[in-house]
Amino acid sequence: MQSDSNQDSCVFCVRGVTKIYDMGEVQVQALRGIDLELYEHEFVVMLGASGSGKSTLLNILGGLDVPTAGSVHYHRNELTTASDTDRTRYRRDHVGFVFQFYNLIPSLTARENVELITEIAKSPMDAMDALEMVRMKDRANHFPAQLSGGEQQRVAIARAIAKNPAVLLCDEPTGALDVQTGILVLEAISRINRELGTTTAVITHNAVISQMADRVISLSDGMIAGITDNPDRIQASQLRW
Ligand SMILES: Nc1ncnc2c1ncn2[C@@H]1O[C@H](COP(=O)(O)OP(=O)(O)OP(=O)(O)O)[C@@H](O)[C@H]1O
Repeated sequence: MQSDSNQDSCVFCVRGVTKIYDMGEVQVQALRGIDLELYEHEFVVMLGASGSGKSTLLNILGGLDVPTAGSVHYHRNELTTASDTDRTRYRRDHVGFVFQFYNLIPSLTARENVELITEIAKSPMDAMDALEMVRMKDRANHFPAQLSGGEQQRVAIARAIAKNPAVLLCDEPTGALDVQTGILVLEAISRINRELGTTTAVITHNAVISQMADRVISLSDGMIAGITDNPDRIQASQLRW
């Protein structure tokens, strides 16, 4: 049974979540009854084969999508019954997203890409501090086309964390990168989790990355196949694949 202190530190509480995509003649059942808690400050990796439901679950946690049935609480707030406006506000105030592709604005420098967010956020960090977190401060005046894929991803991460989100959700953040570059990106994500205490979930196909997580959540065919604690979390710099 969960201790009270665990319940207090529970950031997400997911109960009985199903997701069916209705494609007219065909219905795709992406999630089939997910129960899950995510706790403050923890770093989880979500593993699973293609199509197992990882992105669907992450999008629901991030308020980008709603389940067909079940409940998702962010602290005491029920996301699934919230209005679109409240869900948008939740996303804007509390969630940073990182995707496989960086989607930086080509005509803006790294710093300006981050400032786009700091200008509209409630309690942002300084754009240069966000760039320093991902070790890109010295490239602040460079445009995306002048940066490598990994560097662009680190700027995208700076943009995601610049609003000081409580939660960072990363969907295949190293999917388009080689090993060395991927490790630099994972180091940046791990530093943010350690130094800012941001609850962090990273989706990956790469089981090696699970060695840097506090917990590993395995999905299979829309269900949780297992959750493993990892007491011997290692640094991203020690990963090899
Ligand atoms: N918008 C959508 N419309 C219809 N079906 C969808 C949609 N999004 C996802 N699906 C289906 O839901 C299932 C789960 O997809 P999801 O993207 O969550 O899996 P995933 O584990 O993240 O896969 P991958 O690792 O390939 O990104 C798949 O069968 C997928 O085809």
